[in-house]
Amino acid sequence: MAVQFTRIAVKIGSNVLARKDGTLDVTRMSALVDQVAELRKAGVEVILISSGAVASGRSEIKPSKKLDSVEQRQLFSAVGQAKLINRYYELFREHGIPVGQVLTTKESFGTRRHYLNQRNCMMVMLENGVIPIVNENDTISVTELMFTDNDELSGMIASMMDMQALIILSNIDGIYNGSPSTPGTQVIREVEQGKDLSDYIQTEKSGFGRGGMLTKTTIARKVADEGITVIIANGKKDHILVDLLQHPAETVCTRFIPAEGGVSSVKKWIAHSEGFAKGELHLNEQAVKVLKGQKAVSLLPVGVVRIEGEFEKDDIVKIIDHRGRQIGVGRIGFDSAEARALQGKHGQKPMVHYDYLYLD
Ligand SMILES: Nc1ncnc2c1ncn2[C@@H]1O[C@H](COP(=O)(O)OP(=O)(O)O)[C@@H](O)[C@H]1O
Ligand SMILES: N[C@@H](CCC(=O)OP(=O)(O)O)C(=O)O
Repeated sequence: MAVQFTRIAVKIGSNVLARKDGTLDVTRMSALVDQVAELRKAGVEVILISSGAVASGRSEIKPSKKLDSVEQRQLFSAVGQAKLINRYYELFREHGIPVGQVLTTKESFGTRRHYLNQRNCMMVMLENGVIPIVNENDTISVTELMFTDNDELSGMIASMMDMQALIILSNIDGIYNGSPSTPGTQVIREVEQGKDLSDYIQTEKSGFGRGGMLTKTTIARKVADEGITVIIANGKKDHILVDLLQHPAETVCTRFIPAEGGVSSVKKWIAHSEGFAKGELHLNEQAVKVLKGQKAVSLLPVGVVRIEGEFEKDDIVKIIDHRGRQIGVGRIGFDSAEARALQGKHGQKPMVHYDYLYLD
């Protein structure tokens, strides 16, 4: 079988795995596992990011008293994740493929050390023929430091693991150019770089999902900007995964065209680290112009007019333009006291070296 990619991350959304009544759709799961097995035989390396813990736990437990949303998530995911991974384990075993569970939190991407640790863990799994099945550790990750949803998590994994493509499977054929339920709207087949889709996206979400199409689009754009093809497709359709790789032109989906040229591993980490930013560097207009120019340059203290927040050397900071808009993130070379002492000065070492600077 000739396939378009040989290293892919596949995100399976809650709605793909849950039936209308919230129970786990094992038939669908089994069909997807068969397809992954087929791709593996064709030499494709796969990482799965699978939702469905909360959805599959919900039908198992009837809480004895009314629970708030955090308690519900913790209880259902604790029970549901065990059930989910057990199903995957059994289904993949029929194909003789070992799988391993990776439960992560947003914090585990916060420092470079933690990031590389996770990367190594998944590398060693792949090298040994084990398919990593990743999900957020919903039981222990509560509120502020949660992933928006598993779309965000899948973007971070695809980027961290240098995948060629990220396939986001939902319960819809792709992004429609209007409300999907309105007659006459169609799936947008290709999204070029820089195309704004916000007018098309409705805030509605499907039954069991968390983030909706808006987060999918934001994540897809960011990941495609790092040189990775992102595909949004319907995981409920038979044979979809194999079709996407074998017959890309004929298979309905939304495809984000990747940027050309690779992005370094450090820059990829920084690109997804905005949530951990400890401070802000506000720039003058000239500095913004230089940074946005064709040449790769570092951010020098002379272009910084204001510094917000307290941070240590090597923390992540947001880069803010002269109009107050965030234009990127970077790893700072000084702590906040040193940085304040240097701001506006000529002839100093970079505040953010080019290698650690990610501009939107
Ligand atoms: N323009 C659009 N095109 C496609 N889907 C859209 C659009 N706007 C909103 N949506 C909604 O986004 C939903 C998919 O997102 P989500 O509920 O997060 O699914 P998942 O659980 O698979 O991550 C669709 O079922 C649809 O209701
Ligand atoms: N980690 C959760 C998934 C939450 C989530 O964001 O799901 P999805 O809407 O598929 O992106 C679970 O396994 O239930």
